[in-house]
Amino acid sequence: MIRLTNVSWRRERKASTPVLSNLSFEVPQGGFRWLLGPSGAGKTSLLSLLHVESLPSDGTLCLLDKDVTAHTHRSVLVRLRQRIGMVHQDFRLMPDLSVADNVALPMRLQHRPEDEITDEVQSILKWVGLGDQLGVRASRLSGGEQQRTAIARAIVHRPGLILADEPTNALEEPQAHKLLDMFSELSSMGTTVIVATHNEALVRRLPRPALVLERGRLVQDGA
Ligand SMILES: Nc1ncnc2c1ncn2[C@@H]1O[C@H](COP(=O)(O)OP(=O)(O)OP(=O)(O)O)[C@@H](O)[C@H]1O
Repeated sequence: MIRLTNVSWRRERKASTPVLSNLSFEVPQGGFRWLLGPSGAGKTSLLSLLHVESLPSDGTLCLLDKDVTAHTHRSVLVRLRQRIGMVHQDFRLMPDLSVADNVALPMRLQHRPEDEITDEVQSILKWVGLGDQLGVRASRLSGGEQQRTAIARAIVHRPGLILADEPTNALEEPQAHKLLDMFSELSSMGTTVIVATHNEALVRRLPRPALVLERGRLVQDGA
């Protein structure tokens, strides 16, 4: 589950205006939330906080039953981040690694056995339609293929929380719909899923509660 209580976040400690102001909301384990709001509202910043890439400047954040504060030990944050799958807007693949090695990374970080990694990576890449591109270097992929690789990497290790920033903007419509079906299925199996998007057609297709941000403030809390 996710619980934020009066969380604010400043890009720099001395910055006068916070990027995120006084956010309070809760998402139960297995909940699905859209994250909506105009460009610049703070969606990516909120996802970075939930991915513990940055820490709250004020307030309390609880993720997957762990409290995260400015004093939380780095090793705890690293382990927590390993339990979260993130699809970044810019994919963030390792360009010199193959598709399969990119997708294997989260499982390798968890020291899972190599035969299990091979099986899972093959099956997830087949699922996203990249089963015949396992050995291709990520730098040679199209935008849509990079996005599908990033999605496979975010879910291969069955994380408790999946965060996705505009995960369908490089996908064809049938693939976008397939991804939505999968996110919906993962949430019904107990994974918490948060998806930031501007794509209204997508939101209409999967009506779920929305967290709506405007200028760093929550104007709808998804309850
Ligand atoms: N690297 C940066 N340095 C300084 N300010 C930034 C930086 N990145 C974003 N911002 C500012 O932080 C605020 C929140 O940006 P954020 O990217 O979180 O919004 P967003 O809702 O995800 O926008 P979009 O929908 O366009 O991706 C905006 O005012 C933005 O201009």
